[in-house]
Amino acid sequence: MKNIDVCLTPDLLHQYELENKIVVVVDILRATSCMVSGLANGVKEIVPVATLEECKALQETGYLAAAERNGSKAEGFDMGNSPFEYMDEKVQGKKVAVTTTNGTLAISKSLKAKEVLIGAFLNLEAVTNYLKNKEEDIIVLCAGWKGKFNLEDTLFAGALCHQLKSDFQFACDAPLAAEAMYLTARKDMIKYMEDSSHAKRLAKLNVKKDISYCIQESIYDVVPYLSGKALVALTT
Ligand SMILES: O=C(O)[C@H](CS(=O)(=O)O)OP(=O)(O)O
Ligand SMILES: [Mg+2]
Repeated sequence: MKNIDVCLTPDLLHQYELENKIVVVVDILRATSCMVSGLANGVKEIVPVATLEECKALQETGYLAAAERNGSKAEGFDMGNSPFEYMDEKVQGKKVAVTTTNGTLAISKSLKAKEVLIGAFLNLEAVTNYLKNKEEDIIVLCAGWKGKFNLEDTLFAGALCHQLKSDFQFACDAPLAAEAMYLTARKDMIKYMEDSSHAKRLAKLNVKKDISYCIQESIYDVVPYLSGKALVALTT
């Protein structure tokens, strides 16, 4: 039977073989929620880059540039890292270059995979449907926070493992633990996440509404996937 595994932070990714696998990158707060929202709301393509310099270089060639460090918009860029910015009229039909503290770094470490997909609660069902009949093994890569474990990405990993458990076997205890966390948390996701370090960081930045938005399940049917250097939308 095919396997599904969870890598709890990009710093552990060296333990995983990516070749011939599908990697689902997740950064619930907030990079992958932004990517799903943007592509579902008319953004043409999104180019994720690891550094501010790469993002600036793309801005100079005409991309709208979204850049975030430590939760805030970096100086000199067009957008930060709030999903609401990705739904603004000004980004419709545009190409966006993006760099964030954790999410785009995780994507840049996944490039050896056969396919790289973007997951978020917002497109949970669409990602599930896309993966269900795949023959390849899956790795859910949690972007985490600065190399460390975080709650929100692990909860999504657990949700996806739960959805796929009749088609994929759990490769080790990480999917099992993530699923158990999700099954407890889903009764009241906001409350469960209240104590998370990221919820506290975002509350300080006055963007609490981003959390309530990002934990909504399956409101979009797009699956962003990496085609060359750009994320584009696959509609299920
Ligand atoms: O903008 C975000 O929500 C985070 C900021 S931080 O790393 O938690 O300070 O970035 P992301 O890359 O989306 O995790
Ligand atoms: Mg994050």
